[in-house]
Amino acid sequence: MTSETPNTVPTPEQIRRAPKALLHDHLDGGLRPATIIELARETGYSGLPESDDADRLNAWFRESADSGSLERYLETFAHTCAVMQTRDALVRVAAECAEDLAADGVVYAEVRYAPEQHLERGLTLEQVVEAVNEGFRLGERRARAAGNRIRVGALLTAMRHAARALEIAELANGYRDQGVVGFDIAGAEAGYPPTRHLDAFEFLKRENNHFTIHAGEAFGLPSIWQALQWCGADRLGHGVRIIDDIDPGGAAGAGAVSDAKSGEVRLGRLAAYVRDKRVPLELCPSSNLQTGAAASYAEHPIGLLRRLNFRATVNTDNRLMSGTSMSAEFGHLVRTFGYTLDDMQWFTVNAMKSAFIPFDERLAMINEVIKPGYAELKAEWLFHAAAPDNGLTSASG
Ligand SMILES: O=c1[nH]cnc2c1ncn2[C@@H]1O[C@H](CO)[C@@H](O)[C@H]1O
Ligand SMILES: [Zn+2]
Repeated sequence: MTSETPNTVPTPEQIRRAPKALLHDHLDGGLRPATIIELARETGYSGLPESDDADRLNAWFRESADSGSLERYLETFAHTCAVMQTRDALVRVAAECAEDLAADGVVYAEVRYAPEQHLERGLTLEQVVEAVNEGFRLGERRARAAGNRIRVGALLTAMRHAARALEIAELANGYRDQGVVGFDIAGAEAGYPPTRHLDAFEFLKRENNHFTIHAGEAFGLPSIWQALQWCGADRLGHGVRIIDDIDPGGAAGAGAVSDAKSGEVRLGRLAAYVRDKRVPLELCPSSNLQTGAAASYAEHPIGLLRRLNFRATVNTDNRLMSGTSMSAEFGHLVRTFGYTLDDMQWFTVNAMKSAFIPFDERLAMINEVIKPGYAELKAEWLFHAAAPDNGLTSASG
């Protein structure tokens, strides 16, 4: 029914106002360029490639991250981490993160960072976590004062090339009722399989705690398979390379599923498992274009994965390096695939279902915030004639 209403392909303004849920966003990948410059001055960091012009610094991050290689992409984080080494800097960056997401219409976000990367100036792991939590609470309050509601949970990341995963998993577990909702591993994927950190994942499973794993981004199916079947990940960070186990020209028979556009599509055992088990995929289209995991938005696997009803979600990964936001990501998808408000709601509900907060809270967020928000947007076309000129906006011209 709704697909026949005239206004279901959202405008940029509707995309921004639509309630959005974000599961994959790096705190150290989302700083405001002006904040980086100010923090570098305040803390005496002299290594910035552009130290007096926020626009040029912004452009530098985007261009440097555009290399087609995950390893080169990750090099840019040296500069953001360098200015996130004091309590005040962490509070500020976390608060601005929550405010920026809220201003973009994000109502729920899980934001990740690696505490071990913020110890250069003497902070302990606990002090890092407490500073970031304080910043998120501050940002939530400021967002509220500005008329936006957001709830932010932290994910603690361990770096996969290092050997601190168990320690970070224990840290995440210790703060699980104080703002930390789960655990993750990140960093270069090739050469650092998830099973290197099996002890951390086994610990979290024994504690009935939650974790996601960056897998299937720069490396393919073996990484996804290990993350799920050896490590027991609740979600896949990216997971986009699951496409390697899907044959779009597959013939009918075992593993065949029908796709409205391609006809019969054949899923391998792993892809079928991911779909059948509703394993959430934290897809990050713009980031994938930069690291070479996808060639263009049109060719991004999200189109097929959505049609096949995988548990796909839309995410930013690194707003600074990709010059993106949740609204920008949805904007690309709306333009590329013609997605409607119903599609946006589908991705958003998928994300909320896959969040690491308790079930009753996820359900309330879906029923009390997300669905009413989309219902309101979907009804806007009914009032189109009355909306733009109601006498309230004309004074500002
Ligand atoms: O897309 C990604 N794949 C793998 N690792 C990443 C990605 N984005 C960021 N990081 C890594 O995660 C650390 C903690 O936030 C960042 O410092 C960066 O090294
Ligand atoms: Zn990531």
